[in-house]
Amino acid sequence: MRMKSIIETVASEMNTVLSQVREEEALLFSQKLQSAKRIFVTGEGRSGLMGKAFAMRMMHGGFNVYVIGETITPSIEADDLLIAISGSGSTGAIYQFASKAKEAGADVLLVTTNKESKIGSISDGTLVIPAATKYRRPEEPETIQPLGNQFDQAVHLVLDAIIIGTLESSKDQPSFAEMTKRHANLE
Ligand SMILES: O=C([C@H](O)CO)[C@H](O)[C@H](O)COP(=O)(O)O
Repeated sequence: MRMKSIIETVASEMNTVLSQVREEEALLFSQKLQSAKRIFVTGEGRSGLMGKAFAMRMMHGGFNVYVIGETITPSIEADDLLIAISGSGSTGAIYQFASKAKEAGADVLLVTTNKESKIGSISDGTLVIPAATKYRRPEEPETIQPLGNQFDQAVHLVLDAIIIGTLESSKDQPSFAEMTKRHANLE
């Protein structure tokens, strides 16, 4: 089995995708995180899993953050921020959530490969991850990986990097010990 070469190709694909993420979009994303009253995160399937990982680390960082679909998630309001993660930018449920969030007066930021997508067209900003999705549009990069792996992996790494940058620039930057203390102790 050629496992080593697969691992190296996945790492190389990530390097290519990550190097094309625009710094100004990442900075805007970070500013929006800092100015939002509360942060809500949504995404279907693996995009949603990346969203949950992001929300957890934001909670450790001291942010007021919720995941859409959880029973304790409250209603969204003006001054709140919805982070929608959708590789295609066209998933129906995420479009509905983004529309309703806009109606409630919240800001919507889309993490996607496609700025011109349906969800992109109603969002207040986009963070473009120029990766392959399950739709294999002609403009998407080559990949050896199935469906939207390349997008999901890149989202995870880019959002983790944005959290680090956001916490570093915060005047109340939490220590490693403070972040660890917030981690669930019933596990
Ligand atoms: O779970 C997914 C699929 O496995 C592709 O990797 C997607 O994240 C899910 O289908 C949602 O699609 P997008 O909204 O286009 O991210």
